[in-house]
Amino acid sequence: MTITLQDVLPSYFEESRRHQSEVWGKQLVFNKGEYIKIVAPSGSGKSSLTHFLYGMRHEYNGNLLYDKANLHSFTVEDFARYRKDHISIVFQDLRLFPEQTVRENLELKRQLNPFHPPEKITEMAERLGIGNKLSTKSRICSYGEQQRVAIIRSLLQPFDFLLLDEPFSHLDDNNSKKAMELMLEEAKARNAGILFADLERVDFFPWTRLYHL
Ligand SMILES: Nc1ncnc2c1ncn2[C@@H]1O[C@H](COP(=O)(O)OP(=O)(O)OP(=O)(O)O)[C@@H](O)[C@H]1O
Repeated sequence: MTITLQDVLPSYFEESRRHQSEVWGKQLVFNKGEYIKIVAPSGSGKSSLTHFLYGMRHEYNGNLLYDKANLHSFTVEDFARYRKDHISIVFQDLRLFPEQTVRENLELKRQLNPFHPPEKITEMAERLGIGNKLSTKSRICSYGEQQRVAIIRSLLQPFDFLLLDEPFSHLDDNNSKKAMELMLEEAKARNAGILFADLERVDFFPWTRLYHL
């Protein structure tokens, strides 16, 4: 799979933003297997870009393509198909079900399109230090714990691209590194690409391409 950006610019941005960015208003093709780091200071449009790439919002000029297909002409079913098999995401605002336990949140996702057996949930949760939270409602978990749940959830499905919007904002370095290692392993297992948007450079992400938004 490829993701192509052709002259993409949020419709609420001034035209001049094209000239200040290595992404907005540019022609870019991201390939499966690449690790793309987007350095995006607050307000530069990190969440806008991630939402456009996932097809959740469409207020932009220019075109975004999955393979050769233009997202402007996608139906709800087209997006559902890509999100099921090809694109996974960790939202900045996580979007867990607050009244469901951690395990329920993860198992619900796993069952939609199983890539891993149920035991993998326990294994991943233990690896990221939230094994003792599996029976806790997600709203009771700290934000850093919820962030790890959202990371694990993103890894329970097949994908060609993993989109990350500031996934470590509430994690210390040690926990961030553990989560990164797990994501890299899972990406490798699928020969998938990662698009990682964050406020600054993160040393432990082995990017192959780096862009300033
Ligand atoms: N639908 C919209 N209409 C108008 N302006 C918007 C819209 N969505 C976002 N913006 C503005 O665009 C800018 C970028 O927003 P966005 O949330 O994409 O930034 P961000 O880089 O993710 O910021 P942060 O790191 O602070 O979360 C902000 O100034 C925001 O107010």
